Amino acid sequence: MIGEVLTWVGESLGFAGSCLLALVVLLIFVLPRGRPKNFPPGLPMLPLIGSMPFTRGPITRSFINSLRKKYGDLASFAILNARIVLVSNVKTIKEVFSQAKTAGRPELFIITVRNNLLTDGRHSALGILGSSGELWHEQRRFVLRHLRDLGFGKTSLEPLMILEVKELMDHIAKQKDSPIVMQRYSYDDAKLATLLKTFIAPADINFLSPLHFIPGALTLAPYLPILKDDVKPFKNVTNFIRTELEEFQRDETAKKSDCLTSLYLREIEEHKDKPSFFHFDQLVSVIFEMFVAGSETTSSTLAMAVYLLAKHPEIQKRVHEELDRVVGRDQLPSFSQMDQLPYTLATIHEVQRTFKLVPFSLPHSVMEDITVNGYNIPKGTILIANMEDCLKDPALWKNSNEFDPRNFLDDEGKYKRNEAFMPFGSGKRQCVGEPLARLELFLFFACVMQRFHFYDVDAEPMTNNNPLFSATPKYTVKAKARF
Ligand code: HEM
Repeated sequence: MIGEVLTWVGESLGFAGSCLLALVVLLIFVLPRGRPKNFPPGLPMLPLIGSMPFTRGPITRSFINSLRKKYGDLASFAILNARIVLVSNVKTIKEVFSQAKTAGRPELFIITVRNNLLTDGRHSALGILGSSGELWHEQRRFVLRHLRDLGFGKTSLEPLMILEVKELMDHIAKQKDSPIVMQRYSYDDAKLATLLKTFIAPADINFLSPLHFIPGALTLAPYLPILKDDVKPFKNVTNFIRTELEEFQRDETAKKSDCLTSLYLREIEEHKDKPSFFHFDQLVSVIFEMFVAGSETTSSTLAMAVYLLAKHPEIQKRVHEELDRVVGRDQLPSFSQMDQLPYTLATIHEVQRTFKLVPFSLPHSVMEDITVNGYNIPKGTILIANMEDCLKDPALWKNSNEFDPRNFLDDEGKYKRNEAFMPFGSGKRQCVGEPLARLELFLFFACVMQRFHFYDVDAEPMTNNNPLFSATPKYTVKAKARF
C-alpha cells in the first residue's frame, strides 16, 4: 500500500517535486523535535508546524480542557513555532504568575496591528496591556500610581458613577414594556456614541489563532486588503483619541487640571530631551487600552447579570428582598452598604464565575528560564492560566455546576472570598482596572436591581467558539419598574 502511494506521488510530482516533498517531510518529522528537554508533558511538537496535526482543528475550549485532563497541572502544545504551557490548579497558577519572570506578554496580533497603525512603524511596542519589560513596568507603575491618587477604585468616585447609573436606568425605564436589547447603550452624546460603535468586541479576538504566530503576518496585517475591515475599528478609535487629545492640549484649563491625561502630558514635557517611554503615541495607546479594556468587560458582565437574573427569578427575588430591607426605596444603594448586602455582592460574583469572561486570562510570556513542579520552562514560552478549570472545580465550590450565589456565602449567609475566583488574572499583571470594575459592577447592579424587575428573557443560541473571551448571549428582556 505504502509502495503504491509513493509510486503515485513520484509519478505525479516528478523528480524535483518529490525531492521537495521529501525535504518538507524531513523537516517536519526527522529534525530534532520542537520539545525542549524536561518540558512539561503534552502534545507532540514538530518543527515548523508544532502540534497542529494533533489539535484536530482550531484551538477550542474543549481542546484546552482535554489537555488539562490528560496531562495535569502543566500541559504543553505548540502552534507553529510557539510553545505554549497551560497552567492549571489554583496553587500552581498563583506560584507561576506571581513571578516577575512570567510577567512578559507575547506579541499579540491585535496590539501589534494597532501599534503599526498608530505610529507608521515609529514604535514597535506601546501601551501596558501588550508590552513587556521596562516599558510595561514603567507605564503600569505610572498609571496605577496616578489613578490611585486621583481616586480610581475609591468610593469618592461614587457620585460620578451614580450619574451614569441614572442615565442607564432612564434608558431602561423609557422602554416601558417593550423588550430591551441588553447589549450596549449609546447615550445621547454623539462623540461617545461614535466611540462605542467603533469598539471591538473582545469575543471577536482570538489570541490563539495560528495567524498570530506566522512570522511577518503581524507587521503586514494592517496593509492587507483582506484585513481592512478588521483593522478599521482600531483606526477609528485611535483617530478619535488623537483628535480629543489635540483638543485637550489646546485647552489651557484642561491642561492645568489634575487628571491622568494632564499628568501624562506633563511627564512627556519633562522627558522631552531624553530617550523615554513617555511620548504622545504612548499616551494615545494607554488611553485606548483603558477604554477598550474597561468598557466592554464591565458592560458585558452587567448584561450577563440581567440575563441570568431574568432566567433565575428565585435569585432575583432574593436580591430584591435584600435591597428593599437594607436600602429601602427612598435612596439609591451605596458603596457604604456593600457589607450589609452579602447576597447582592455574592450574586454579582456568581455572575462573574458563571460568565467566565476571560476564562484563560490573557497570555503571558516567560522572560527568563523558570522551573515549575520540577519541569523546565524556557524563556519565550507562552503561558496560559486555566482560570475556567478553577471556576468549575466541584472540590472548590458548594455548587459548581449551577448559577448559585451560595457559592460566595458561608453557612451564616455572610459573603465569603474564594481563592479560586480570579476573574481579573493573578500576579504581576493582574488587571489594572480591578478596583474600579468591582465598584462599578456592584453599584450598577445594585441600583438597576433595586429599581427593576427583569422577565421574559429571549435569547438566540450561542455561537461563540472563541476560547479566550466569553460573549454575552444575544437576548432581549422585559423590564418592569418596581416602584
Ligand atoms: C469585569 C471587568 C474586567 C475584567 C473581568 C478584566 C479582566 C482582566 C484580565 C483577566 C486581565 C489580564 C491579566 C493578566 O494578564 O494576567 C486584564 C488586564 C488589564 N485590564 Fe482588565 N478587566 C476588567 C475591567 C477593566 C477596567 C475597568 C480597566 C480600566 C479602566 C481594565 C484595564 C486593564 C488593563 C490596562 C490591563 C493590562 C494589565 C497589564 O498587562 O499589566 N480592565 N483585565
